[in-house]
This record gives sequence, C-alpha cells and structure tokens, in this order.
Amino acid sequence: MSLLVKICGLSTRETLDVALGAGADMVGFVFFPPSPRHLSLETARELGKQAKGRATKVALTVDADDATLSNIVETLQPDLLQLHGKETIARLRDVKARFGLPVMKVIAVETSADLAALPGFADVADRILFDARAPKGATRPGGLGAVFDWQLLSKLDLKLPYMVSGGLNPDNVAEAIRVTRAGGVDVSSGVERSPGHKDPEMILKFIRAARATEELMVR
Ligand SMILES: O=C(O)c1ccccc1N[C@@H]1O[C@H](COP(=O)(O)O)[C@@H](O)[C@H]1O
Repeated sequence: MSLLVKICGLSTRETLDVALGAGADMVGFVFFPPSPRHLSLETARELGKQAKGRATKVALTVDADDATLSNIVETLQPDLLQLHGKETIARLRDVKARFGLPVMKVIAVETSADLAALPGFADVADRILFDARAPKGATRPGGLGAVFDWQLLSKLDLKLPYMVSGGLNPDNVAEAIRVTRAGGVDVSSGVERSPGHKDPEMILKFIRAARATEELMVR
C-alpha cells in the first residue's frame, strides 16, 4: 500500500493548489477558532469545491458539537472527519452514525501510557493519527510543531491504518516513517513560513521527501 501524505491547515486557493498539484493524498482544513489556520464556512465552501475529487478532504475539529459539525459537513463536504480533541469512544460512534462519514481519531502521545486507550478507539475509528501531546496551557492541541518519541510506535501492532504527525518537516519525515512504519504522514507547521502561512516550496519539498521513502519501505 502506498504512503498517504496529508497537508493540513490549508487556507488559501494558491497553497491548496500547490498541495493538490504536488500529489497530496489528503488535504486538511482546520475548524477551531483559536487556531491561526481556522477557516470560515465561506472559505471552506470555496476550498471544498476546489479540492473535490482531487484528494481526500479532511475536516479537523476539536470537541465540536453536532451543530458545528453539521455546518462543516454541509459546506466543506469532507470525506473524512479528524477528531483532534478529547472525544470519547461513545462520541466517535455517535459522530459516525450521525454524519455517515469515516472518522480519524487523534491519539495524543507523550509516553507509552498514552497508547493504553488505543484498542477501544481502534474498534470504532476508521483510522488513527498519532500526534504529539500539546504542552499544558497550549492554546490548541496540535499544529504546534511539537515532536513525540517515534520509538513509542516502533513495536506497534495495529490492524487499523495509522498516520503520524507532530513536528514533521521535509528533513525529518523520512526518519519518522522509518521508525514508526506509519502508512501516512501529516504536516502543518513544518511547511509554513509563519503560523498559518503555508510555504509552497516547503510543501513541495515535504511531499518529495515523503515519496522518496516509499521505495525503501517494505510494509
Ligand atoms: O493546525 C492547527 O492549528 C491545529 C489546531 C487544533 C488541533 C490540531 C491542529 N493541527 C494538527 O496537528 C497535527 C500536527 O501539526 P504540526 O505539523 O506539528 O504543526 C496535524 O494534524 C495538524 O493538522
């Protein structure tokens, strides 16, 4: 199976076009007001149309309620919901049933203890994304460029597809794939010139660096 590359936090037509043109498999849109990447529904509608049929559209939310999710689903028309908060297993089940969309649950990782909840989530989620646990007091649970210890995943035996994120960039993505054996990688701040401002050249470099590892990997 080929590696999935997700570019997250896209917010302009230009940078979305670069990611799609470079062959991103997934494009992520952030709906979390404290984030510098937060999208209005109006922009989401526009970018959603632009990405339709060219990549998997991912809507990233943090403990969003039904009304918020409903507006996002209606305007962006995502293919996948990325739940990046403290959503419970019951909430995942409910979201899946209510919106009829696959769900990618984010597991925040700092120590091996953070993996204990994995089996329960893996029963319900369609895929898992491992991200670095945000430091206490952070204004958002992700998109901070923080890295976790990839060795924690090196012996992971998960039947579900999983991706890795957290502080990835064009220089470290190959090593992250090698250590974690993840089926996909996800990046936001590592392809930005400042928070919320994607750099076209870095997007290209990231996708190239990730793709270059594919030939070396035996999954
Ligand atoms: O990008 C954000 O602002 C954000 C806000 C709230 C939750 C998650 C967010 N970003 C996601 O976090 C991971 C890792 O990001 P980074 O590469 O370390 O910057 C990724 O999935 C982002 O989309």
